[in-house]
Amino acid sequence: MPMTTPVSPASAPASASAAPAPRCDRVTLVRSRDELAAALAVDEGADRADRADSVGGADRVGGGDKTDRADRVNGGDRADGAAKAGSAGAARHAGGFAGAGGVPRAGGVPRAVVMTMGALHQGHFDLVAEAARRVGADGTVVVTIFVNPLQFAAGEDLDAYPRTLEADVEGLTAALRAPGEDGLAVGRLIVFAPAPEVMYPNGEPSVRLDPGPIATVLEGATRPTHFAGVLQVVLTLMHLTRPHWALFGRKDAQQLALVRAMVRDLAVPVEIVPVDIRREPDGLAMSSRNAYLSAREREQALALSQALAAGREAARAGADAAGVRTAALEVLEKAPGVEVDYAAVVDPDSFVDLSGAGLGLPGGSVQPAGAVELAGPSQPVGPVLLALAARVGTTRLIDNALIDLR
Ligand SMILES: Nc1ncnc2c1ncn2[C@@H]1O[C@H](COP(=O)(O)OP(=O)(O)OP(=O)(O)O)[C@@H](O)[C@H]1O
Ligand SMILES: CC(C)(CO)[C@@H](O)C(=O)[O-]
Ligand code: BAL
Repeated sequence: MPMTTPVSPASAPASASAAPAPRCDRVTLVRSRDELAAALAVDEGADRADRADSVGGADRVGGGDKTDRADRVNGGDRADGAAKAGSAGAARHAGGFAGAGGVPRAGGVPRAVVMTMGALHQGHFDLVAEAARRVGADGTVVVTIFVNPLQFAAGEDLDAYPRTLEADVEGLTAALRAPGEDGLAVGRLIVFAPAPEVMYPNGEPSVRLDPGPIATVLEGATRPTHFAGVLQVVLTLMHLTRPHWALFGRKDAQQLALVRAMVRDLAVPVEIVPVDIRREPDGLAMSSRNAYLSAREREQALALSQALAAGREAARAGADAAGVRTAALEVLEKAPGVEVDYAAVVDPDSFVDLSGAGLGLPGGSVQPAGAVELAGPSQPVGPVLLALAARVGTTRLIDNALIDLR
């Protein structure tokens, strides 16, 4: 079984470690856990102040004014900004809850988290916009940017993965400041961009999550250690950011199903909000990895969305799950420059195979050790998930669509 990439400072390229302070007092860039705790403590301060106000107009204890609060966390200098927001120790005691590493809180300033690996595109901004809608004009959105070594196997693209922190912060700042209806109507935006040694201060975490059977099929068959690494960082980031909502894109449908299962099975007090796939005008699902494609590969990559369209069309014409899969697979197999990894029709929550095709692994591929064969119902009801993965050149792309069978 492939090992995951070791956690070390070496997995944080120098380019990711420097970024200027954001040019907007409602945007805060934090790199350490203490800075994050201090920035979040501002919300707790506001919450305490609101409560104080509501019981008789007592003096504000935490700075209820948004501009004032933002000034205190931003300053010109990040470390200084964190200090101005109060010490991490104060953060840990503010608002009556345990701080960094503590449990999610109830009440307080509404907060949502959008977890990303950076190199932000419009798909990510859709998640941020939905997060902003959820938290409202006085709420806080936390965007995390972290290329998580634990979810990359040795030989995958950890080192090559695009790291564009400065542009990402500028893009988020511009989205916040955009005039009129386009601007994000949100109180504060915190960008948490930790280095690996900040996320994993003790090196390789000794306690690990077992993502269970869903993680053994499709993406998990090709990337057997991937979802354990994803859930490890997602749960840790949930504890560090303590959101009411966490937003995930439907583009990573198996990740979404696993995060939902984790939240359900481990009783994590957060609401998971799925966001639809954002596509380029010609149909290609937006992905940070699209940047790897040459112009020719970019054309060839359209086979994925065309295969989804063929599957949808087959369903409209009355095809069952197996027929939908066959229609999609035919398009992929005919496409020049495209090497199919899988085409599968599965239940969107349990990922049981609905097409009888052995989870869509082409050519009867051998399941990895520990893989669990999940038998699905013969007559699926409700929307089914048509999920695809293919290599275009050296770039591995995924895409999917929810399809109603008649
Ligand atoms: N096109 C998209 N539409 C909707 N959500 C998306 C899209 N692309 C990414 N997301 C979501 O954004 C979050 C962060 O994803 P990530 O940073 O890995 O971006 P990505 O473009 O999927 O990168 P990758 O190339 O690694 O797949 C995830 O919840 C992911 O599902
Ligand atoms: C959820 C996530 C940020 C965890 O590293 C990543 O898997 C992603 O970007 O989809
Ligand atoms: N959005 C998927 C993250 C990964 O491929 O590692």
